[in-house]
Amino acid sequence: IINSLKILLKNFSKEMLLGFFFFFCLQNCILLPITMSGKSLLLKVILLGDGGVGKSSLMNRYVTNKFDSHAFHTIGVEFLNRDLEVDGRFVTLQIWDTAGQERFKSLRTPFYRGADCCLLTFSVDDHLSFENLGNWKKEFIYYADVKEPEKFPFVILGNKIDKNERHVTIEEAQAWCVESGNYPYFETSAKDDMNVDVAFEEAVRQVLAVEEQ
Ligand SMILES: Nc1nc2c(ncn2[C@@H]2O[C@H](COP(=O)(O)OP(=O)(O)OP(=O)(O)O)[C@@H](O)[C@H]2O)c(=O)[nH]1
Ligand SMILES: [Mg+2]
Repeated sequence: IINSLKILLKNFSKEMLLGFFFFFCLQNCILLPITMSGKSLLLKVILLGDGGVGKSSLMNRYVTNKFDSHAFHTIGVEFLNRDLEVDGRFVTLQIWDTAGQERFKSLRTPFYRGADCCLLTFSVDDHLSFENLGNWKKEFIYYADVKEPEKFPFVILGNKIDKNERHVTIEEAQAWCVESGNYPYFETSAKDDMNVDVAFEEAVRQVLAVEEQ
């Protein structure tokens, strides 16, 4: 074997060795980084908020573009995936929709761990759901075991803006977001498909920004 290898090496011309060297550089320094950057990133985002604020409706609007005006309360958790491109990055967004009703607390909290972003949701026609945002944030930080809560990306959604009756003003909601950590705030309607895409895209941007830091 050694003799055959010696013969083979003797027969290799300089040009062939140079060719191999260039092929190696092309493969590892140029092609590999390009294919790696095109690889899709899996991000887990979680929707939290009181029962009935429209978390499942937002997820279904975003992933399936459908709205059900007689949606049932969620029991435990459900998730759906959607692929998207944000600022040139390919991302698979794994959206975890949780049950907001208190009686399902023990079924939803085990799924908080590993979330990259948390979407705290309330309904603009329900002031109590807005007042509860702080409790949802605390519950998430505790059960997800977030090490640096001040750096964690939260996005706040005020849903059901299509409704005529409003009990939370935009100023009130924005003030809470600024005070609580300068969180991005979006007013959405799962029913009329308003601001749903931009809200989820912002969640991705927030995660990518933290990742870059
Ligand atoms: N008008 C209006 N109704 C909405 C909107 N989003 C959801 N709803 C309705 O509000 C009700 C509750 O919506 P869900 O999406 O089930 O609420 P949820 O937050 O998932 O509730 P839980 O699963 O119990 O935590 C349903 O009857 C929906 O049709 C919206 O943007 N506008
Ligand atoms: Mg639900």
